[in-house]
Amino acid sequence: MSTSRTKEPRSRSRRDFADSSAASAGSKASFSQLMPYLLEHRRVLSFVIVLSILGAGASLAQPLLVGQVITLVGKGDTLGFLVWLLIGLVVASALITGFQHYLLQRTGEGVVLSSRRRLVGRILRLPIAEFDTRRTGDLVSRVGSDTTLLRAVLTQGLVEAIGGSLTFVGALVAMILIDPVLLGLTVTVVFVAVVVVVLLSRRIRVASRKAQAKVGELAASVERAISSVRTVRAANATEREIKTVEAEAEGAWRMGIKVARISALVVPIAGIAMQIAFLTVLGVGGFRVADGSITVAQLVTFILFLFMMIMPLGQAFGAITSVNAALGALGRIQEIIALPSEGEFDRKVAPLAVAPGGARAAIASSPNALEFTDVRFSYPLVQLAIAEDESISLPSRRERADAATAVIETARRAALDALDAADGTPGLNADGTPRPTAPVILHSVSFAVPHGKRTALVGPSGSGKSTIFALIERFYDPTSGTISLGGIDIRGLERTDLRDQIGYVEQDAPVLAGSLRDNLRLGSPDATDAQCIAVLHEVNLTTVLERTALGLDAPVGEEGVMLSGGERQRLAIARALLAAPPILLLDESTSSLDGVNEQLMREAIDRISVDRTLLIIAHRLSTVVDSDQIVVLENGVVVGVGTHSELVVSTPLYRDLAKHQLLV
Ligand SMILES: Nc1ncnc2c1ncn2[C@@H]1O[C@H](COP(=O)(O)OP(=O)(O)OP(=O)(O)O)[C@@H](O)[C@H]1O
Repeated sequence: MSTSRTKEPRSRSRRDFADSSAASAGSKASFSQLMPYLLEHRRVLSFVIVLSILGAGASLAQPLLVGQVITLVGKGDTLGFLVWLLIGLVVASALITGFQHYLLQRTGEGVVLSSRRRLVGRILRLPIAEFDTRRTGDLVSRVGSDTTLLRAVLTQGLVEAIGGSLTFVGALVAMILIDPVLLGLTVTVVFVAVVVVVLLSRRIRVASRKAQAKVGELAASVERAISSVRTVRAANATEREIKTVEAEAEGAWRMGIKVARISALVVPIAGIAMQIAFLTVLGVGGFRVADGSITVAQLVTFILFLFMMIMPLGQAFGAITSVNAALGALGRIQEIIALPSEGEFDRKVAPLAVAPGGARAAIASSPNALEFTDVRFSYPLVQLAIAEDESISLPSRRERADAATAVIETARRAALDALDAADGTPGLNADGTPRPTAPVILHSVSFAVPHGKRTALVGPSGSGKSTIFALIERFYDPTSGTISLGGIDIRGLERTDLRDQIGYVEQDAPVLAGSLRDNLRLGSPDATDAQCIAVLHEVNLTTVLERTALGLDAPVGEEGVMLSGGERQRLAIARALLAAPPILLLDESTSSLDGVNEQLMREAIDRISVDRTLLIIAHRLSTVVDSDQIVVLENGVVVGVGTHSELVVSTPLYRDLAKHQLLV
């Protein structure tokens, strides 16, 4: 599928996206977007709030009791009961705090779990076009690291703030009753500090979001370097890759330092405010005791309440940092969750009536398993449209989903314009400027794949063969024209129903990390060991099975590195066969196979094409010379359809390919 020509637009689009992802670091999340996560735990959270109220009550009673103790000591009365009550209150508030802390941590973990579930559920259902433009590492980092930050909202944020504000208000009321003058002075100092911290908090939120975006970019670089480690090593590019990753790590470090710098201001501001307030109370309070306005016991009680008022304030200042970081991370999570899934996309953009009876019935009753009619296609310019469309950062979930759908539709229209442009009528915006255009990959492609026969697709690299498979699988929809399965437009079939009828063996690395059994059962989780072994035999893989004592449990390595190219391809075919699909799409590996492997592969293909519709992309004509039908593609145009002997006569391109491969 990939060639030097094919790779260029892909890598360019990835870079474009990296830029646009940095821009998307500016998207905001608000508390209202956090609510669904919190509401899931409303019962525990309500209980924690009750505990906070009890804790606040226990704390507030303590200074009052201390005041009483001082007064009684002054009078020379006995203290027994009061002291025990005081000790009881101290112990009770410690226990309440501990229990509350545990519950909050637990709930925090619950929030992380549900955000991960939502995010993974959404990522794996996104239209394939999204994966063309997003970086894997960045998505992984959203699932792994951004979600973790949400925990802080609960553990250091909201609920403590509720308990804290109760203590704050309680202390404030008690202080008004003791001495309003002293309180006035104290509140003025504290108010100035609060204003400064609130102003700083906005900057913390923006910086945190950017820091998380940098972590995402770093993860993407690491993922790139690790997933292509062999290529990198072979190209002697290890040191350069390390430097690239280090540069990304430094970027993340720099943003982290920026967050640290801003949040570092918060702590001393809170500390200074507390000290000034304390000194003011001591100084002015001393005078007020001297002139008889208040007693010593009242001054001590007032000072204790002052601590009680300032402590939650200090906590709140600290919480601002973590809550803002969490809201920054939530922005990145919501950005993905707001994207339409394949299903939502179908309902909005391609709402064809679902065919009754489903796909299997249709194939069985039709002479043609698949049919392309005047199919034109350009890859969607999603990344371009996203980068240009500012509405993508709209706040509410629904608006964002609509915006994302609109973006995809815009991209589709741009692709149509591109096709028009290819036909000589360029698409223009309302103001007369040309719309962005996408390269045209398929031009009016029409051909039929007869039921139960073997059809081959051949053509030079980049002519659009793999794209045809991607359209059959509905990874993308045609820009215009129709693809029908058993006579039904495939957009009228549920995607899962459509894909159940089709086995798809991709060109490269179609093996997943895990065991032979894991790989075989991917599409047929209920297959028995006997069925797995039978299908391995069918594709000439019995030797791999017998190589170790582990049998089906034998590991295949990351992306199947423990297998040869030919073995990987045959294992992928075995996996597809196990699901017994009526149609099999096989994108033959471009890697050259040795004589033995090629023979094994040819035998496997012969065996699996019995009683099945097989559409095969062939890079080696020797694989397909005996096909029932061969479709020849050149630059996205069908230039010939027929058997090998017909095409050698009728189609110059095919004749050249055949000559080149010494077949004529
Ligand atoms: N996801 C994508 N986004 C944008 N362009 C793409 C994408 N995939 C493929 N292309 C482009 O579509 C064209 C056709 O690619 P395709 O992979 O279908 O060719 P192919 O005939 O299968 O090539 P090969 O024989 O090398 O596998 C190429 O020019 C390629 O650059």
